Amino acid sequence: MDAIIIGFMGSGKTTVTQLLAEKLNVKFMDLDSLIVQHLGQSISDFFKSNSEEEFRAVETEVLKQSVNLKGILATGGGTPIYNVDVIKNMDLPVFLLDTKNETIKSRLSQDTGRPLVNQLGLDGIIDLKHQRDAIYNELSDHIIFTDDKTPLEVANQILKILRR
Ligand SMILES: Nc1ncnc2c1ncn2[C@@H]1O[C@H](COP(=O)(O)OP(=O)(O)O)[C@@H](O)[C@H]1O
Ligand SMILES: O=C(O)C1=C[C@@H](OP(=O)(O)O)[C@@H](O)[C@H](O)C1
Ligand SMILES: [Mg+2]
Repeated sequence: MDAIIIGFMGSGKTTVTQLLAEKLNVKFMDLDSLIVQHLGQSISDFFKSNSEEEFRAVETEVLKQSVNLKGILATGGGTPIYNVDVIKNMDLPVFLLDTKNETIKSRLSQDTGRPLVNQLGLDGIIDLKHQRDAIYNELSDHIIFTDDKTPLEVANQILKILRR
């Protein structure tokens, strides 16, 4: 793999990583999509009949399987929290997409596909972000603030760093 993109839900990992992979002409990988393929069902449906703990076990399994694949990987928002050592051992540049609370809320306000947003509500997920921020920062080599940028601008900023 060439790089790994982390950050909270709504920071733009999936959107930006897809653009970045196109620009680099490498494979785009989204851990959530790999999990959906592995499970044969959506993450929302999986959460309906399974616990978050079971989801995290699948997430770790699929993450470990993806280590040797080529391309750029967008993680899920919780992936780094439960896989600190796996990500450190990947020995790849880690880009953190950081986003203000209000931007996250507005980007996710229409969302129905993220079970934790449904369970915790928009204020609840901001508390969750605060709990996670220290680990995101610990793992990241580069932090990109996304609030006032388009996905393309975020991708270009990462591209510049990768080409340095
Ligand atoms: N830089 C950005 N500016 C405006 N909207 C964005 C930006 N990045 C992502 N979005 C929008 O926010 C939502 C969540 O983006 P997504 O890529 O799914 O985030 P993540 O994978 O980090 O949860 C989508 O509707 C997406 O179009
Ligand atoms: O933050 C989280 O714990 C999660 C984030 C989601 O990915 P996105 O960050 O791409 O929304 C997905 O992995 C799952 O719903 C759990
Ligand atoms: Mg995503």
